[in-house]
Amino acid sequence: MQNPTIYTYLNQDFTAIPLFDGLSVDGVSQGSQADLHLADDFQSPSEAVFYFLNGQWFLECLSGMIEVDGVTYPKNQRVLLNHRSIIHLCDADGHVFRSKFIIVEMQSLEWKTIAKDAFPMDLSSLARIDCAVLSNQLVVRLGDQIIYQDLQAAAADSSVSTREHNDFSHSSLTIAIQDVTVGNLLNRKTILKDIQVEFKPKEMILILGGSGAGKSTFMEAVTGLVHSNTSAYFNGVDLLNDGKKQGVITLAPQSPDEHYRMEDTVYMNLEDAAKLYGPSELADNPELRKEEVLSVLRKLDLESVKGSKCSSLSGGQKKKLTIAMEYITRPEILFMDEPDSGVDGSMVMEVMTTLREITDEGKILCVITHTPDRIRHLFDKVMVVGKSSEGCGRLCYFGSVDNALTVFAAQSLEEIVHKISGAENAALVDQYVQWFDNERRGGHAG
Ligand SMILES: Nc1ncnc2c1ncn2[C@@H]1O[C@H](COP(=O)(O)OP(=O)(O)OP(=O)(O)O)[C@@H](O)[C@H]1O
Repeated sequence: MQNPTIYTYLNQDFTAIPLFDGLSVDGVSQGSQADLHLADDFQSPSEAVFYFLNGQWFLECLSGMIEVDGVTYPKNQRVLLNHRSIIHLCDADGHVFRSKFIIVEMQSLEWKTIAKDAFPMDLSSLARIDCAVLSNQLVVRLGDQIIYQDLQAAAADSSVSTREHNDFSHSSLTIAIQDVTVGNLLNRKTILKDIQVEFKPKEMILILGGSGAGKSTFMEAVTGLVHSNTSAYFNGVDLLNDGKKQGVITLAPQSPDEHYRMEDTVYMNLEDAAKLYGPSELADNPELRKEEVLSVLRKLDLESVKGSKCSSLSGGQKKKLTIAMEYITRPEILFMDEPDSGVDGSMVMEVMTTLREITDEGKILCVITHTPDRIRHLFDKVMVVGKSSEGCGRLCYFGSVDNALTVFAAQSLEEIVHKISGAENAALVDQYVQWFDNERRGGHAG
């Protein structure tokens, strides 16, 4: 076993420093295995180890407790990691010891040292993330310092780069959520239950529901950001477990701060997104990438601000850039969590119309918005989620927008939300859930 050396990126001296304060990675190499452990002078005895088995990554807790995607695992438990698992090391009582640790697209944990100039981008914007594995680079933030290590790519993994050859034009996205449950063994809470839907290309779908009904959780479950009992298939590809799903589905978060580097220009952010997350032809061909960035800037009407720092953009421009950051990676399915929040009226229409145009190119687009009525003509379908008397989000309706108004006897989509929101309406939600379930079994829904 080799001892990896972690170098600081910012101080230029390449001084070896430990990974996190108090946490180090040990013995990484053969057998694609990495041990995480806490230094002796720390109270918490948590230790965990990564394993790469049968093409999948696991994290096993050797002592103490670990929390992965909101679920706490005690000693000797092995957890299957998905591409964006969030890992916390806990102390022996399950209290979170370290903050975020995100693993993205792990390939192999064989270590090698690379020249600092080879590092592709400024990662200082990875705010609130302590450690990320980006493609084959491990990046760690320690206070203001960014440290990184190149991870040797696994021997040609054909599944990773195949997506640009797929033809998705006739496929649909089938989603089956058995449940999304968070918390530890003693205090578990089911947020969503029994949701089955099918989305087709060129469909723009609205997710409707009261505050806390589970709309964002739905998106996070389908994109693998929360641990759940979910299956999501698109064109025969298992989106939650298959390497081929890379880049097929994306989720744009509500907050732009989580999405791009505010102190860099619009152009730089987009170019990095294309290079790091786009198909290989964009990563490998700077000329093509430049053309693509310019074309996306035109499409989103951001050309005039391409040289501006993102922090100087208006609210609407920031939302457009959020869309552009996803769109440039050429996904087939885009999930957008409130792309219109904090944006004024005419700009909302502009943003949403652009999303409609993107949908018409053959994509599946799924949107959460709290002001759906003025743009309801843009949606093909609506999925209504309500909080049932059990206290978890359930599917009340999935189908056309016009039919939804009839089913809920409502004049507007906002009235539907009003009708199914709040504890006082939980019994009504139960009735809609039952009704929709019967419709589905009878083959009338969807
Ligand atoms: N990790 C978690 N631990 C405990 N509860 C959680 C967790 N994540 C979400 N919840 C709860 O699950 C419920 C659904 O949250 P979610 O954010 O999905 O709702 P939403 O419909 O998107 O709400 P809003 O419209 O207000 O954004 C909320 O009651 C929330 O507090």
